[in-house]
Amino acid sequence: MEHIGEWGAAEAAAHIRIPTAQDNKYSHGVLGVVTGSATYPGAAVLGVEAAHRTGIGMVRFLGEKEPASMVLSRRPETVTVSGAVDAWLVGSGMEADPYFNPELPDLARACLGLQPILLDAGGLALLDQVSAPAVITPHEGELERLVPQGEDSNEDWAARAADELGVVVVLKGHETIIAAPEYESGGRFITRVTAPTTWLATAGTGDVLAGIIAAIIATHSHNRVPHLTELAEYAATGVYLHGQAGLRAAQQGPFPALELADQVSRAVQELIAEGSSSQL
Ligand SMILES: NC(=O)C1=CN([C@@H]2O[C@H](COP(=O)(O)OP(=O)(O)OC[C@H]3O[C@@H](n4cnc5c(N)ncnc54)[C@H](O)[C@@H]3O)[C@@H](O)[C@H]2O)[C@@H](O)CC1
Ligand SMILES: Nc1ncnc2c1ncn2[C@@H]1O[C@H](COP(=O)(O)OP(=O)(O)O)[C@@H](O)[C@H]1O
Repeated sequence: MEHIGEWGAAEAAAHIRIPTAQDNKYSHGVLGVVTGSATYPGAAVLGVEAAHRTGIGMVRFLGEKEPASMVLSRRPETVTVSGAVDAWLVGSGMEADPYFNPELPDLARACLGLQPILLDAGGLALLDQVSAPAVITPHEGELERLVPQGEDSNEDWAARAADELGVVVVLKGHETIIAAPEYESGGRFITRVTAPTTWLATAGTGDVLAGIIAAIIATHSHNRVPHLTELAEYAATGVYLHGQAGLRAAQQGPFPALELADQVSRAVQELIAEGSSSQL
């Protein structure tokens, strides 16, 4: 197992794609989002807000009507028409069961593509339908349902789950483990991010994380499909940014998740500034 320790600012800064003079809203990455439900419309708002603030060419929201109208009232920049997509975010605040989710055709379309996909919350139930490279973002309760922990440490558990499921596993917690499946040469990408503030332990911060990671993936996926180790690097970068946004939000005391999403722009900006000063 390749232990590369903590994923920090230097590693994260190297994985932020800044738009160039030649870029446009398509080439800088289009993220397709199928999240939220009548039960949890807020999860869609949180993920979309975080994606916009991570830096992305376009967010297409293709989920149910109720979350769509809430997303549009918060973020009119969001496009709600089907079209080209470079990566998908599916499942935050959703029921994957077709009985509860009449929008499943959209979900199925999302899963059948070649584009990389992030599955969160209800989206985890769609894992066996996905053939594209995938990232999953379970908390301990969700991973236990997919792959029981047994006697493993969290690190070994995440690594074993990545191998069994064939996807990048982001096992969330105070210390978040990011593991890719072992590759043919016997190596493995595995890293961790320790949260810089425990005020992140609130409802909705996982929905924000999913939006950040999926946006980073989309910016690197225009006209190319990243391999699983690359997806793990983008996921670790997203977890790092999430922690940094939390640290900034916590300067004013405890914060609700939407304020965490608000701080993502600042965290990205400061990471870019740090990255360029370390190259001088
Ligand atoms: N404002 C919103 O719309 C929000 C929507 N949310 C959505 O609510 C749905 C249910 O989310 P839940 O996380 O409650 O999922 P679940 O109801 O699937 O899991 C919660 C269960 O797992 C157990 N568990 C074990 N370890 C845990 C851990 N480390 N963290 C959390 N629970 C753990 C809990 O005791 C509980 O029984 C998801 O679709 C999620 O996206 C939440 O993100 C909260 C905010
Ligand atoms: N004690 C903690 N300290 C720091 N971060 C935490 C702690 N507990 C949970 N988190 C983070 O908060 C987020 C919670 O995500 P999740 O459990 O999916 O909640 P939700 O579904 O309500 O958004 C994850 O990013 C996780 O890493």
